[in-house]
Amino acid sequence: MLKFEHVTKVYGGKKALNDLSISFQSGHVYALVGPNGSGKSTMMKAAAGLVKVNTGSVTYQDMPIGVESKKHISYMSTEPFYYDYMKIRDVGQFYADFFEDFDESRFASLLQFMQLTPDLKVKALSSGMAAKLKIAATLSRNAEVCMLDEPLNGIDLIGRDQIIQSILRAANPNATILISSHLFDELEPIVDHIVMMANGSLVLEGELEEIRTRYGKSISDLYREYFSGVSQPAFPQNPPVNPTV
Ligand SMILES: Nc1ncnc2c1ncn2[C@@H]1O[C@H](COP(=O)(O)OP(=O)(O)OP(=O)(O)O)[C@@H](O)[C@H]1O
Repeated sequence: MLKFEHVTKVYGGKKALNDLSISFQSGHVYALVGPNGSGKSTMMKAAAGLVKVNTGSVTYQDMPIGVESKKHISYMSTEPFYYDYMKIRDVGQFYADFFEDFDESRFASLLQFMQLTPDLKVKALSSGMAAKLKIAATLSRNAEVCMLDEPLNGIDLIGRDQIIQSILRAANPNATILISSHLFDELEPIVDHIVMMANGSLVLEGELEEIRTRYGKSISDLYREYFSGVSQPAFPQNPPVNPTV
């Protein structure tokens, strides 16, 4: 279980995470949604050990995030992180050298599925192709927790379908998968839990079907109502936040 307990992260006086408590269980796919700057990336970076929190704790299987947890947690950031001189096959080798759980045959098959050839140079890739490469590499780790930050960003419609299919193909049924996205409708077929954030805190989280039934609305409608400020959604009066999903 990946667990955040009363986690606060402050950047220059601004709270990116504000007393955040939540647990992520294995075998579930979580959609992280919320407006720009609501703390989704900071939460994932804290779990990946890339951001040190100010107060509270982040643990994986009761271990603090550190060298051991990094063996089990894969994270794809929004930033590009390959060297221009590399070819796609070098990216696979780079991952294989770094991560014991990297599955080279899965990488080859995801590349083929995404129509990326191993001898293409990273610097020659379009931004959408580079994004697919990042996703293929991240999904090729047999990690227990897989976190994808904005995997659908900047990808054309067919590419987004390929990515959704790749997540379905590659995902270990016992893994914990966290996916942040502003394109919730496209993620909806593969996620079973929703985590909605604002200002570094949870505003709504739980099982997708249960939330839809509870409010009688789609997640997109709840999101619009909450963040547009036009109408008052039901959930602020009836806070559903439950620290153990
Ligand atoms: N390295 C940093 N230095 C200073 N402030 C930061 C840094 N990283 C994030 N922040 C701030 O922390 C807050 C949360 O940012 P974060 O990137 O976690 O949000 P997000 O929900 O992922 O946003 P988006 O949907 O735009 O990706 C924002 O106010 C952001 O400006």
